[in-house]
Amino acid sequence: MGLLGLGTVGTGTAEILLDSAGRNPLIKQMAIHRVGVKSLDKPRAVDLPRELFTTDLESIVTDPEVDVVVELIGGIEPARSLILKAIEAKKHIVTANKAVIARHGDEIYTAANEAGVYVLLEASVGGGIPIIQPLKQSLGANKIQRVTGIINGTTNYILTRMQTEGADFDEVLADAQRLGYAEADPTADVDGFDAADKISILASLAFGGRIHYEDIEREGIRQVSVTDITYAEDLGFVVKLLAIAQRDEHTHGSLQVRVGPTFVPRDHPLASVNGVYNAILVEGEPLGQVMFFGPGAGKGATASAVVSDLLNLFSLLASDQKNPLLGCSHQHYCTITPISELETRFYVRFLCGDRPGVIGHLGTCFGHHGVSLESIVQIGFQDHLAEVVVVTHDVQEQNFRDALAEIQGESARDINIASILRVL
Ligand SMILES: NC(=O)C1=CN([C@@H]2O[C@H](COP(=O)(O)OP(=O)(O)OC[C@H]3O[C@@H](n4cnc5c(N)ncnc54)[C@H](OP(=O)(O)O)[C@@H]3O)[C@@H](O)[C@H]2O)C=CC1
Ligand SMILES: N[C@@H](CC=O)C(=O)O
Ligand code: NA
Repeated sequence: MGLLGLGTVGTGTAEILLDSAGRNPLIKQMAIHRVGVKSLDKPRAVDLPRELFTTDLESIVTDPEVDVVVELIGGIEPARSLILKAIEAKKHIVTANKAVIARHGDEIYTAANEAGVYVLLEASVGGGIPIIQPLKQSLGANKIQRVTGIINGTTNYILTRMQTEGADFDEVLADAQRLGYAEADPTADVDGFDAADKISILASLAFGGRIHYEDIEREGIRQVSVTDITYAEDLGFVVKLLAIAQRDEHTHGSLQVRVGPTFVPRDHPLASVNGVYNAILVEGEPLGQVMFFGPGAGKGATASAVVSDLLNLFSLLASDQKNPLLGCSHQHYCTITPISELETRFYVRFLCGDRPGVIGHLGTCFGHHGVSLESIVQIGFQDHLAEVVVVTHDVQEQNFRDALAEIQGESARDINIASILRVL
C-alpha cells in the first residue's frame, strides 16, 4: 500500500500496521510500500525505513506495486488530483479527507465506478466512530428519517467549557489551540465548514443521493455567548453545534440539511455528549433510534477507522471478490429544501427599551406572521435595556424572519436582536 501523509493520522495508521499482534490477522498482510510526505527531514515517530519516503506523491499513486492508496494529507489540492490519478491507475482509495469528498465526491466516485475501484472513507466522519460502514451496510434495511450529529470535536469542546465554566468563546478557543484540539486557523471547525462537509457525506449515504455542498445551511459558533448558554440552561436546554439531515415532512423526496448552534433539550441523548467527543443519532424505520458515540478525532481513534477500511479492502482483494455495499451507486443529486421553507423552533433574545407595550409589540408582530410562541419572558436588564427571551413553536423560517423585520420596523427603533438560535 502507498501512504500519502505521515502526520497525526498517518502515524497512527503506521503504528497499528507495525504492531499487528493481537489484532485482526489480515493486518499482518498489509505492507507499507511507499510513504509520501512534504518534508524528508522531519523526525518521525514511527520506525519506517527511510528509503520508503518520497516527496514525489505522484510516483506513489502510479506505482505498479501499490494496489491501495491511503490519502492522509488532507485539504483539497493536491489531495483531489492525487486521488483521481490513483483511481485512473486502478488503485483503491482509503481517505480520512471529508473536505475533498464533500466538495469533489461526484467526480471522484464517478471515476472510481468507471475504474472499478473502491473509495472508502470511514475516518472522514466521526473519526474512530464506526458510522460510514453502519450506514452503508448494517442499517441498510431501514428507511432513514433523520441523522443528527455532534460531529465536530473542537466546537463541542469549546461549547462544553463555555457551559461548565462560564468562560468566553475567545478564551476557550485560545486554550483549545494550545491543547492542539483547534488548528491555528480554526475557521473550518468554528465556522461550521468541517461539520458541513461531514453531514453532507452522512446525508448522501443515509438518503441515497449526492448533496450539493453549497446547499447546506451553515452557521458556526462564533456568535454564541455565555449569556445565551446560561439562558439555555435556565430554560432546560444545552447549546450544541448540531449537524442535521432529515427528510422534509412537507415535500416528498426533498431534504433539510443544516449545521448550526442549537438549543438541545437536556433529556435528549445528544445533550450529554461533552468535550471533544462526537455522537451521531440515526433515526429510521423500523429500527427506531440508534446512537453512535466515541472519539471523533485523534491519532489512534482515527487510524482505527482507516485500518477498518483497509480490512474491508484486503479481505476483498484476498478473495478476489467485490462487495457492492462498499461502493457508491448514487447517480443523482438530492433536492434540498430552501432555508426559507425550513420549519424549526427558534430562541431569540431581544434587548429592548424598558417601556410599556414592548412585550405586547413583540407578541403582536409574531402573531401577524403566524409565528406561535411557546414562551416569552422578560428575564433581566443589560445596560438599562430590558432583556426579553422568546421561544417559538415550530415555524417556517421565512415567517419568523418576516416577523423579526416587522418587530424592528419604524416604530420600534429601541428593539435590538441580541441572538437567534434554533431549538431542537
Ligand atoms: N487529526 C485528526 O484527529 C483527524 C484528521 N482527519 C483527517 O485526516 C487527514 C490527515 O489529517 P492529519 O493527520 O491530522 O494531518 P497532519 O497535518 O498531521 O498530516 C498531514 C501529512 O500530510 C503531509 N502533506 C501535507 N501536504 C502535503 C503535500 N502537499 N505533499 C506531500 N505531503 C503532504 C504532511 O507531510 P509532513 O509530515 O512532511 O509535513 C503530513 O505528513 C485530514 O484529511 C484530516 O481532515 C480526520 C479525522 C480526525
Ligand atoms: N477538526 C475536527 C477533527 C477532524 O475531523 C474536529 O474538531 O472534530
Ligand atoms: Na468514522
